[in-house]
Amino acid sequence: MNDPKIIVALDYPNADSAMALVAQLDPQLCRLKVGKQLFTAAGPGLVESLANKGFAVFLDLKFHDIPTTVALACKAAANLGVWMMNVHALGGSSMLRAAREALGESAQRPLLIAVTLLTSMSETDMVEIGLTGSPQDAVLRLASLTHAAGLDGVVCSAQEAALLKQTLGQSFCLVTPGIRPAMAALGDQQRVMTPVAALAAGSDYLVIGRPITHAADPLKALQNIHTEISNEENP
Ligand SMILES: O=c1ccn([C@@H]2O[C@H](COP(=O)(O)O)[C@@H](O)[C@H]2O)c(=O)[nH]1
Repeated sequence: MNDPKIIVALDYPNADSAMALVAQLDPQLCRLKVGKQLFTAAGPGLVESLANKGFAVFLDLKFHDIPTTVALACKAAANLGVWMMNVHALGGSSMLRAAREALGESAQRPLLIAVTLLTSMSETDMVEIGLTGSPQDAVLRLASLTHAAGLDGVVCSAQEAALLKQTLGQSFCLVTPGIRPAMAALGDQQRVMTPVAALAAGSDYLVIGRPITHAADPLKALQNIHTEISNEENP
């Protein structure tokens, strides 16, 4: 498997528990995501060591600050050897452009994507923070801003994937959390899809955390999702 589509969210409280899972994984099988919990607990050294083991690492810190601060944070993240990193599209065009410019034009630069509307949010949550319209409207608006600023793609729900591919083109990368195999607990996710449906809708990469990391046998859970996807691709 040369281009693994599954990004396992390493949402663990410390390096030891994350590494216990990583020891069972192979860079050909999945990519890895390091988010706020693990990064805050274990630091940049862990990110570098995952990259040194050959894993494509998505550093999910969702930078959202003034343009200068975000640009400098992106440069620091790029120095860790990550494959992908993100900012929050709600930071606006100036911040998005500053982040993109900070990474330069080298072919080795990390991919830079922007979070649109968190997959844990529904239309009711949007009203609370003064966002009008449907989740699809908000995601399309923020993804269009991100596209115009020259970033590589967005984090969105798979429920918006078809619309975004149709509007912004096939090469605009869609990374979708809120992935739930049939019968899996939703937890705090609201805009969800199964792995097979998400790929069919146009997701490029599936971010999957608890359905794998909270499973009794995480490796088996990951393999089962792979099997489900392969059966769909090669019936
Ligand atoms: O809109 C977003 C942006 C990021 N996430 C992150 O993805 C994983 C999902 O984990 P699950 O356990 O599969 O729900 C998690 O690390 C989030 O921080 C997201 O869910 N939605």
